[in-house]
Amino acid sequence: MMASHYYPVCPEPERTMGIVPHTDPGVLTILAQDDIGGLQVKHTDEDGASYWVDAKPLPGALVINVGDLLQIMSNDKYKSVEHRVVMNLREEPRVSSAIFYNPGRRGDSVFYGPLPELISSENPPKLAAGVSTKEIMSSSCYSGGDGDVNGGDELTPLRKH
Ligand SMILES: O=C(O)CCC(=O)C(=O)O
Ligand SMILES: [Fe+2]
Repeated sequence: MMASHYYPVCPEPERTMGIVPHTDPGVLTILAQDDIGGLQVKHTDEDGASYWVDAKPLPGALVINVGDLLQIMSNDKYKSVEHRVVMNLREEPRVSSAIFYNPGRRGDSVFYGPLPELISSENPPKLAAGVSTKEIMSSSCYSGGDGDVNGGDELTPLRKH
């Protein structure tokens, strides 16, 4: 699926958000952004303190986001990082385009979990298996779920510990 975002010029950027904090629900997102900026990713220190870091636009560079489903399939190795878009004072609109590698809409008949090849006694499953595509995709803010709007870890219900 492809989506393009248009963020108009905003006279009071501190009073609103381009996109609220969320994680992408699918496998991977490939994002092209123009040179305006505004995308931020949440970084959490080893001591648990977290803060937002600008993903500064680089000419010709694509941003690759790991999604929730890849975090599940990789048994928590690759993290689906929370991100958001803030508005800024530049008097130019911002445009970004994203390609989402999402599972097909096959209802509840396909289930995901950590890949069996990755599981061993040294690497036990950290996330529950048997999650349906519907559950994954409906947790996203794109489908009417709240995404990570409340700042929570989207995968908490799946965690084994
Ligand atoms: O516009 C951006 O830079 C980010 C868009 C985004 O996070 C998304 O489409 O999921
Ligand atoms: Fe996103």
